[in-house]
Amino acid sequence: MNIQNYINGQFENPSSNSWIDNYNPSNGEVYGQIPNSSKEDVEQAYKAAKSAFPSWSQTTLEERSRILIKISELLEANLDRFAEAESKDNGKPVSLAKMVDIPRAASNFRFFGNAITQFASESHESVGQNAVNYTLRQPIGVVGCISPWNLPLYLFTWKIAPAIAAGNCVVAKPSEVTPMTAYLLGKICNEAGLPKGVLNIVHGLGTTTGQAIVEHPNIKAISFTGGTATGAHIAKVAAPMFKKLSLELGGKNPNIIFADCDYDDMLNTTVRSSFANQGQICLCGSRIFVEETIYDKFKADFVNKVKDLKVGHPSETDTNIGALVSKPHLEKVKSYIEIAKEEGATVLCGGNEVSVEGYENGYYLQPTVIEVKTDDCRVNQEEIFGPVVTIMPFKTEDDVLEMANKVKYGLSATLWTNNLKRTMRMSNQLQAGIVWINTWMMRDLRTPFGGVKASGVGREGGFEALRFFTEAKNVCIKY
Ligand SMILES: NC(=O)c1ccc[n+]([C@@H]2O[C@H](COP(=O)([O-])OP(=O)(O)OC[C@H]3O[C@@H](n4cnc5c(N)ncnc54)[C@H](O)[C@@H]3O)[C@@H](O)[C@H]2O)c1
Ligand SMILES: O=C/C=C/C=C(\O)C(=O)O
Repeated sequence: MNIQNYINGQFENPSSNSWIDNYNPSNGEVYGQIPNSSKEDVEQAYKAAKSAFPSWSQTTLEERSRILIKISELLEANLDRFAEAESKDNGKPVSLAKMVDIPRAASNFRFFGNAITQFASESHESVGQNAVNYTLRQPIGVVGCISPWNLPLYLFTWKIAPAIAAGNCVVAKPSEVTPMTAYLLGKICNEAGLPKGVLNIVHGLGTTTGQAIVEHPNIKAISFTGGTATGAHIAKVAAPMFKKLSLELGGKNPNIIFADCDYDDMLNTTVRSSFANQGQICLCGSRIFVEETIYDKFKADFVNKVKDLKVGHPSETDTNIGALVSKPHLEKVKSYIEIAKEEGATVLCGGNEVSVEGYENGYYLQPTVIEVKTDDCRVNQEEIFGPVVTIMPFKTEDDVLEMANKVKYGLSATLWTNNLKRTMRMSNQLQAGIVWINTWMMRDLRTPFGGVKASGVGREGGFEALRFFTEAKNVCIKY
């Protein structure tokens, strides 16, 4: 199935008529083509967005809210179709797409449809000077949204929904590896009555299409989620043009387990935080540190549970682990398992590709647990972004805190303990934008979301996102 760009409410072929193959990770076959869009296509999208802006930015908040909520309802009404498309494009179990990806994409629109009606700005009375200041929060104009392949529609809409809720018009690019649900979203936007040009979706490679969005002199803000190296490149291009930037980048998150935790809850959640979505979530706890008194027990129990996970075709209902997203990504993840062995670590389970009957060319890998001797090794320092976790014991709170913080990343951290004082001490000191205590990936869309250090700058979520997608203008009136 071929997909097209969505520009000015219309579906269009790329102007150069150049196309890219779209792969189905579950069987390794090409199942469609996507536009290999050029600078000209981005310019078309920009022009459509620019013409839509005067009217959209003046559309009442109630009307914007109504349209966003309508999009949300249409996504829910098409849940199965979207979940199947997401699973086919990405390799994730269809059950996961039905439970997480598509419902969350719908929630993103509903949440920001509601949030914009509650968004308010400040006023400051300059006491004794006969003056009052009020702050406007005006939409920026045309903004760019660029998203990755791991949670395709979920992360795409996490940017688009606040951008349009705040009155901007958007030029957006989903990952070229997983473009399908973004394409389907265009149809839903038309059905929901989103005015043409408010959202424009241009498909293509990062280095050409994505680059053209970032370089565009009149696209004034870029919201990007993806790899740290790409984020650094985007910052370099965008900074001299003084664009607003929100960068959600990689992670190498610690999962810290103390002996006093609720063991069964911790064990079940740790299996999820390690391998959900084939471990391809930036929030996955890929470095597991276990207090030494329960290390041997944990190691045995965890490995047993991981061995029970079923690697299989994404459409099978009993599949726990689907296919990795692409052949190059599979090769990258496998290369880290080799690196671990070279570094003297022990593969406790997994480590090999899986041949799924009938789908022998799919990109399947066993969930892999590696026991490392030290936190200084490459597998503990570099982002793998696949179904691979490491485990190692620790002695004291100070030791584990030091190791947890000794990576270049700082996205999230998970802590398992029932000790209140330790919880408070450690959550204050962990270098991360998000800390979960006795849970993982529990999301409240009002909370700030993002990382520190090489995990990015800026925060998404709630009013933080609406502030990002608006410019503050202070008006001072003397009376
Ligand atoms: N912090 C978060 O919230 C978060 C969430 C999901 C994924 N990630 C990170 O994303 C990475 C995996 O995703 P990926 O491989 O798709 O990342 P990526 O950086 O390769 O690509 C992300 C997006 O950027 C585009 N892109 C690439 N080069 C570009 C350029 N020069 N200019 C503009 N756009 C460009 C791509 O086409 C894609 O749409 C991992 O590192 C993961 O940690 C972070
Ligand atoms: O892979 C990264 C996951 C990002 C998740 C979110 O942005 C979110 O839950 O809002």
